[in-house]
Formats: sequence, structure tokens, C-alpha cells
Amino acid sequence: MDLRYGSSLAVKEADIALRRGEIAAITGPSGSGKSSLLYCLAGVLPVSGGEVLFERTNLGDLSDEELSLLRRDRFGFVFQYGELLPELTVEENAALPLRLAGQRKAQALATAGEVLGRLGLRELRKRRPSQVSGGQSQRVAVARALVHRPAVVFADEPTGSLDSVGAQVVLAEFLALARSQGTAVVLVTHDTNVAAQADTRYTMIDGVLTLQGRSVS
Ligand SMILES: Nc1ncnc2c1ncn2[C@@H]1O[C@H](COP(=O)(O)OP(=O)(O)OP(=O)(O)O)[C@@H](O)[C@H]1O
Repeated sequence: MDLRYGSSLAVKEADIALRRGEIAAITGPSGSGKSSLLYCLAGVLPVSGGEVLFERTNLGDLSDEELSLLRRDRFGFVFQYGELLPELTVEENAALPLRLAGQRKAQALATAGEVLGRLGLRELRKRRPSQVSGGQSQRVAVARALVHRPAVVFADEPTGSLDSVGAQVVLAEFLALARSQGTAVVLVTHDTNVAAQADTRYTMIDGVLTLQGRSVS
């Protein structure tokens, strides 16, 4: 697939297939097209050429509404700064995908509480995002991305706002939780130590995605 912004080709060549539960990392220099590729895979931006298939569906064949439902129900997202909603508590933030899918509040908060517990955040669940640390916010964002057991989580520099020790810990927890529930992860990162924890590693250079290595499992 490829992606143009106007006349400039941000993604020139990318061929990537993800199996259930697979963790794929994409590294590469700034501006090489990593985020753009992620947005295409997640159905946020339409591709300019080629196609993106999820299960047997070509994302290009879906209406905007069908795409938003797919993103809401089957995908999860984690960004660099967590992007939590400041007016909601930690548990309400984590429960959001379940609430959006129509689950009742008590049930959604109970499920969110379990996931938060697995990330060591149970005690903080009534706090607001402004009352927790950067690492804790990223864990809440991880809980929110995984709470509805999505098929795929798209993570764009998910620990980019943390120091390297904090980043390693949050990332290890994120990947362990994703693996335990069979959720595939596409992880964009600058950090090759982070990428080393993935099953499959790709590099993106000047819009071209290349498979770099696959761990034997
Ligand atoms: N909305 C946009 N309109 C036009 N050009 C864009 C847009 N978004 C990104 N670009 C350009 O596309 C190229 C790829 O950007 P992209 O954000 O995908 O790179 P990246 O590898 O994720 O970079 P970084 O690591 O710095 O986040 C860059 O040259 C960027 O300037």
C-alpha cells in the first residue's frame, strides 16, 4: 500500500501482515512515515494505492460509520502522552471503550478495575489523570486500549513521554497483557530496545517498510 499527502508520497511501499496475537514493531527515523502507516492500518487515513485488509474485509470498502465502529470495537489505540480525558477518573477512562460499546456502567467499571489491577493501578482508580504520574497515565492508556479485548492495538510511541527505565517497565506490562489476551500489537517506536521485545521487527526508511527480523517462537 502507499499513502500520499497531496503530491508527496509519505508511504511508498509497505507490505505487512499481522497474525492473531503477533507483536510487530516499526522503527525508523523521524519523518520516515511510521505514523502515517499506522493511521492507514488502523483505518484512520484511507490509502492512496493498494489495500488494507482486516480479517477478510478491505477497509476501503467500508463507510465512515462502519470504519468508526470497527475502530471502536475491534481496535485499541495508545499514543505518546496517553491522551486521557481529564474530566474522567482513571477507572472511567479505562472503561471508556466498554461504555462506548453500550455496556452498563457498573459492569464496565468492574472490568476496567480488573485490567487496572493487572497493571498495578487499582488503588488509583478514583483519581483524575492530573493526580497520577506520567508512567501511571500511560498504564491507564494501556488499560483503556486493551479493556475491550480488541483484535489489534495500534501504539504510536506509547512510552515516548517516559524515561527509559519507566518506558521499559510500562512496555513490558503492556506487551504481557496483550499477549495474555491474544491481542495483536503494531508498535511504532524510536527505541530499538523496545523493538527487540516484539515478535516481528520492521524498519521504515523514507517511506519504505522493510522486514528486519522475526523471533522464532
Ligand atoms: N497531514 C499531513 N499532511 C502533509 N504531510 C504530512 C502530514 N502528516 C505527515 N506528513 C509528512 O509525511 C511524512 C511522514 O510523516 P510521519 O508522521 O508518518 O513520520 P514518522 O516516521 O511517524 O515521524 P516521527 O517519528 O517524527 O513521528 C513527513 O515528511 C511528514 O512531514
